[in-house]
Amino acid sequence: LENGLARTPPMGWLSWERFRCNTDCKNDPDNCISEKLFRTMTDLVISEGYAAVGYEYINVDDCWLDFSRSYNGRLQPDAKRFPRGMADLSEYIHSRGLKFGIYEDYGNFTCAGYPGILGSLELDAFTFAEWNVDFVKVDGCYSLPKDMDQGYSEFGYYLNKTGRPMVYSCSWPVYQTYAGLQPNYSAITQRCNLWRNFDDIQDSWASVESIIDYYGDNQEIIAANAAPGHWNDPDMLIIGNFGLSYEQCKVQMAIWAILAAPLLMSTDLRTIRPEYKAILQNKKIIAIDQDKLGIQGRRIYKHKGIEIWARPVTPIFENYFSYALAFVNRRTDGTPSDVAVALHEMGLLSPTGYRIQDLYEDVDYGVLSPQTKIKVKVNPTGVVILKAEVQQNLIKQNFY
Ligand SMILES: OC[C@@H]1[C@H](O)[C@H](O)[C@@H](O)CN1C(=S)Nc1ccc(F)cc1
Repeated sequence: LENGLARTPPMGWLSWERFRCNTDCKNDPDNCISEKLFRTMTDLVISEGYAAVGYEYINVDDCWLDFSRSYNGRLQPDAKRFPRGMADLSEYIHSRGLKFGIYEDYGNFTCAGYPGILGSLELDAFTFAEWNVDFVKVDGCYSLPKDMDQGYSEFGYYLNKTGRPMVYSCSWPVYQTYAGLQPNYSAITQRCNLWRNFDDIQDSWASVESIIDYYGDNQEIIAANAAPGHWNDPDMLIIGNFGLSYEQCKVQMAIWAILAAPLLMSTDLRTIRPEYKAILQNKKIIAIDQDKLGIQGRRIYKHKGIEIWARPVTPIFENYFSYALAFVNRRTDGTPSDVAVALHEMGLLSPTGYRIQDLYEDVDYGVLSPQTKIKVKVNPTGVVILKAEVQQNLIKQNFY
């Protein structure tokens, strides 16, 4: 969607995967979906250094609402859990220099059964603008997938009509794919700033693997739709929760960066362990995700549990890209796997060579020619991610 927003994949915090639809503020006041939770996470995004490395959106997901609209037909938050209202929460988030995201559903109800926008698209878009919302996620429960092309487009029209720039996150394709329809991706890229293509992420390695496999197996259809202003959304980062090992967290961060994915954390920033926080705040990997070319990477090799993923990134020299290269070991047979491959076999052909550095470990491989084999050791359910920076010196290195 060409609305001047999401020129790089959005980064921020989203409540759903970690906090779900916990509305029991009586018995669980610290973890229920409430203004207090979002204010706390806002403060921690600032104080714990996440904003400093690029995380900026604080997004409410399902279950923020009252079960009924107000007397004048407007959406309203649950008054007990959001006593000061959404305009106040928005103001607080803005006062801390961050941006505010909200959730709705193109249907009669949200997935959790709260009022949907069907029948009130224009009013709801204007309500969000009055609350100074910066990001709107629109889900697709309780509606007919065949109506979504028109429905999502219409709501996007009203969001635009408000005159307030708002990132538009659509769940359109995944519901159409589920219904056996082929999504119209040219329409989706024009109407949405990001969109979900596949299942909700759950707190497990199996879930992350299924998403990685989906994006690798369907890259011919979906990779080319990513570019500045419109991104594929493989769903939230679950780094710091309960289901992934340290190695598997490194895989999610690396592959999401290769995929030019939105980096929307869904974890408890109050209790996250330092080693997981370090993965989320890895500036070198964030720089890959946020690369200004906005070219989504692809799986270029898959054999016997070893995958290689490559993403073209800046700097460019004489029409040769630099690359992010991720080596993933899907195996669980105990020992790390050696992977040896020549740069030219991965499409790295510049005669000036490439400066290779590991983005997690402090390892520098020096400058290698296209003919040189690079050798890495990849841990079971782990990853090695490198940056291969094309060398710019005019004198061609005499590697040969
Ligand atoms: O209720 C909202 C929740 C989150 O927003 C996810 O990100 C959305 O993809 C949708 N969603 C859920 S749980 N959706 C859903 C998941 C499974 C199901 F059987 C019916 C609905």
